[in-house]
This record gives sequence, structure tokens and C-alpha cells, in this order.
Amino acid sequence: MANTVEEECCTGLSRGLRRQARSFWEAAFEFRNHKEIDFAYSKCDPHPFPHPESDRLEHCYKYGKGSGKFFPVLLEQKLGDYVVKAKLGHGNFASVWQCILDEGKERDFPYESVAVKVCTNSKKESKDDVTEAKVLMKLSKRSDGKGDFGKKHLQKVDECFRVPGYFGDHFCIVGEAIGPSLDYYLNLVEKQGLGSFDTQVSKKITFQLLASVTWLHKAGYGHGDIHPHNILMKEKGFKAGTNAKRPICIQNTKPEDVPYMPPYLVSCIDDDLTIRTPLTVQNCDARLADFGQTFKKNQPRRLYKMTTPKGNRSPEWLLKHTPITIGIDIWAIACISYRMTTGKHLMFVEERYKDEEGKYTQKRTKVDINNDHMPMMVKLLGAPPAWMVRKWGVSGLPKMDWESIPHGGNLHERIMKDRPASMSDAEAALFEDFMRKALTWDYRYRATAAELIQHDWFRSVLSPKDKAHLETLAQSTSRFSSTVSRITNEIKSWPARWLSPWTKKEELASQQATEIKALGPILGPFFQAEIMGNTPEVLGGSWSFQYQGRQLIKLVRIFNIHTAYQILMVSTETSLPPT
Ligand SMILES: Nc1ncnc2c1ncn2[C@@H]1O[C@H](COP(=O)(O)OP(=O)(O)OP(=O)(O)O)[C@@H](O)[C@H]1O
Repeated sequence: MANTVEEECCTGLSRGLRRQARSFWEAAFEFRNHKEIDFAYSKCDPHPFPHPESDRLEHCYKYGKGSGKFFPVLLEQKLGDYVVKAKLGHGNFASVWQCILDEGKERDFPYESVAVKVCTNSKKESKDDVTEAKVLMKLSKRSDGKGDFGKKHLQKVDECFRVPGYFGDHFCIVGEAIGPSLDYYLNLVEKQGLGSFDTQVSKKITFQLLASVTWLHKAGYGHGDIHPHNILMKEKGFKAGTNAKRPICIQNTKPEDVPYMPPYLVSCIDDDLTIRTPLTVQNCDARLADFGQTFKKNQPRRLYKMTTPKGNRSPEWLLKHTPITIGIDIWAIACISYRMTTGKHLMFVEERYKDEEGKYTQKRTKVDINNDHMPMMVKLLGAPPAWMVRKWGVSGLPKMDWESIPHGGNLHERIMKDRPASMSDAEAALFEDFMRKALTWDYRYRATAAELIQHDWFRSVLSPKDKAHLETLAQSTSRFSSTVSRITNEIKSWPARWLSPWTKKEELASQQATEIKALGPILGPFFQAEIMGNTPEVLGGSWSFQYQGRQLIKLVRIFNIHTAYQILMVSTETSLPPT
């Protein structure tokens, strides 16, 4: 069974190259259009076609003809060696079911029931799911050799298999059935009128998340999609919701899709806010799940799945030509921590337009969303550093009067206003300090997860084991080593922010027209398309040409899109046509 993953994961040189080319292509497409390919909706969106009984069910249009569709799973149905017992939830790319082993089958899992994530059947997405499984399996085998602190807060995968669907196979990932999501508990405290989590609980969950991310980042990966739906709270003897069967609303469907739909949808745990009590310090045990958007720290991330709630996104998402690094995980955790501690969203961005009656209609454009979101960040944190202000203009963001923006923003006032009554001034000051370190504008100076878990705000929730680990960590992350890593980051980011140092700007400007003509045939259709529509400056300016006389001998293209700067070198004998 584990072979399935290995086979699927594009091993071998030619597959590897193809995969690399695909990720180049996708990254370039996004870079050029500064546009993410946004899927139909985010789990945190309001439901556009709510089911009469529940707005927590999956959309009917997720079933039917074509690709990108869910597998119609029914209760008591067999999935591989498992029997479906209950529904755990759904996302954009999968429905997740609680299952038990079928009679006569054996596994040596240390738990009774498992979660089977049945992915959609689209070719592209299934590749992602395979990557997710592969990364999770790789991570579960990895050890840092120092006790693996934080690793237990990451979801684990035990096996994978495929089920044949009407329109292609559906990839299934099997892991432990963990418990309700953090979003469930956020809704629960809201419904019970408690406002926020107990501060100690909020601290402990934040600490666990940072510990897991410390381990993950050290292992060389970023998560890329941290939000309350993807944080699961471990529950002993976990049993999913009531599993009511809700007949499909035919008026919400297309007639040609009906034959491929299940006769009913199953309500999940999210509908059942009555049977649980709020989390306590003793029972809160978070697991970071959904590694569908995981990316390697030093490779460009693939960005075609974008489901992270907009309010949790860091400024790098919104500014053009700025690399997306593991710092996005830190920013997202800080936003979630604020919500747990105060019960309020730090930054809430409406993802849909509302009509006159206040009902949600279609999705807002990305430009509209960004135009709301960035000024919110400025209000909260004060003006960004100068190089970000420069990028602000070219990113099409609204003009701001930078002189009038108060230094440090209104984060202090927000915390004082939103803090729970039990939070003392001293505690609030610690919380603010923690938030400021995690919400640093410049991703290169944002505190790392390893630095943040050592923050004093967590001191009151640390167990003796945590303290022992933090002592070792403090010794290893000395001031010297963190200064060295900051300097390295600074140097690495140069090409992304300016022209590569060895390129002469004037030379580019004067030779531009000729070069563009000459480069098209050399570089093939993809580059030709880019070059024809844009000047090197518009593309980010990271072109470097090296000549011997009039002979173009080397072209270097620096992609400053994501985590790393991919350098594509093309050596050629082609000389420039006469001007
Ligand atoms: N192991 C598990 N135990 C309990 N519930 C789970 C488990 N895995 C997933 N779930 C539930 O199923 C939901 C959907 O799972 P998941 O987020 O992995 O799907 P997805 O389609 O990849 O999501 P996204 O749209 O964020 O990419 C989760 O929000 C969670 O509530």
C-alpha cells in the first residue's frame, strides 16, 4: 500500500523534470498575472447555496460529472479495507470520513477508528494529494535526533489507496480520527456566549502550534494553510456527529449531475455544537492537519490551491514580487491566537459581496479584498518598511498618506479593548509583545517559531518537559546564530527586491527592444509570451544578460516568486540581430 504513494510521486528523472517544469509554468503564470487561481470557495466563506437545514454541508455541485468532484460516499459503505461510520468534514478538495476496519482485515494502528480523506478526482488536485501523503509519510519517518519536540502535534498518515469513481480514481489518505477542529470550538464558545477561550487554553494551543511548526520548519517544510479548520483538537474515544442524512436539494443541482450524486448528504460534527464543552488546559491537545499546500522551505511553492482565509494572510501574499516564505505560518498562527484569546478576528476580510438585504452574493475580486486588507494591516501595525512602501505602489494598492500614520499602529489599543476581563495589564503587555514579534511586516525580521516558543507569554502553561526543551533550544539558538541567519536571509532576498547586482540598468533600457526580439525564439513559447507582453522591468527586472562582444552567451532569469529564487540559465550561441 505504501508503494502506491512512492509510485505516484513522480520518481525518476524525466518525471521529476516534468514536475519541475509544471511548477515553473504555474508559478510563472501567477507571477505574470499576479493572480492566484482561486477555487470555488473557502471553507470559511458563507455558503452560497445553503442547504435548508444546514449551511455546513458540502455544496451539491461538488458531486456530478467531470473532474474536481467528490466521491459519493454513503454510511456503512466500504472504502478499501474500511467501513464508513460517520462524516468528519469536508474541504475544497476532499470529504473526510470516520471509518473502522472491515471484518477480517488487520492493521497495527494504535487507535480504533481512522479518518479516511477521500480526495476529489481532478488530475491536478490528485497530484497534490499524493504530494500531501508523500510529505506526511516522509515527515513521520524523520527525526531531529533531539527528542522530536513538537512532532506529536502534527497529523500522521498511515496508508493510502485509490477508489475508482465515475470519472477517474479518487486518492484516499488514511490517518487517525483525531477530533473536532479548532473552528468547532471557536463556534462553540461563541454560541455559548463565552466570547473567547480561557487565556491559558489559548496560550497552550498557540504554544503547541508553534512547537509543531518549529519541528516542521526545521524539517525543511512550511505548512502554508494554517487556519482553524486545519487544526484538530485530539479527543479520546472520539465519535463524530449525529450523521443525519439530508436528502439532496434537486433545485440546487444540474440535471446531468443527478445520476452521479449520492441520494443524501451526511451532516457532520460541525452541526453538533451542543454535545461538547469548551476546552480546558488539561484536555487541549492540538494537531496541525491538511498538508495539501505544504511547500519546501527552499523551493518555490505551488500556489494553485488558495483556500487560506484572506484575513490570516501575511503582507507577502498581497505585495507583488515578494517571496512567500515559512513566515506565512507564523503570521497565521498569530491571527488565530488573537481570535482564541479575545474572541475577535484580528483582521476580518469579507470574501463575498452582500446584496441590499445583507445576503452574500458572488466572490469579491482579489483587488477589492486586498484594498481592504492592507490598510487594515497598516492601521494595526503602523507603516511598513520603505521597501514595502515602494512595492505598495506597483501592487495596485490604494494610496495612503504615510506621514499621517501613527507609529506602531493601534494594536495596543485593540488589545486593551478586546482583551478578556481576566487579562491583567502585565499579561496584556506580554501578549502585545508576542503579537508584534509574530506580526513583523518584513518577513525576514519576523520572529521564527523557535524564537516565539521561548516567549515569556507562554511561561505559565509550560510543563517540566517543555521547560527542559526550551532550555536546550535557548542554548542552540544563540544571538550569534540568529544574526547569521538574518544576514543570510537578507542577502538571499536581494535579487527579489532589486535588479540582480551584476545587471546594468542602463544597458537593459537601451538594448531592450532588440533583446526582446532576440530572446523569443531562444526561449520557446512560454518565455516568448511573457517577453512579448512585458518589458523586463514589468516582469520584475531580474534579467541578467552576459555578452561576449555582440554574442549573447548567457541569460539568467531570477524568479522571485516564492520561497526561493529559482535561477534558470540558458547558454546559447545565438548572436543578437543587428540593430
Ligand atoms: N484526521 C481527522 N480527524 C478528524 N477530522 C478530520 C480529520 N481530517 C480532516 N478532518 C475534518 O475534515 C475537514 C476537511 O479536511 P481537510 O481540511 O483535510 O480537507 P481539504 O479538502 O484538504 O481542505 P482545504 O479546503 O483546506 O484544502 C477538516 O476541516 C476537519 O474538520
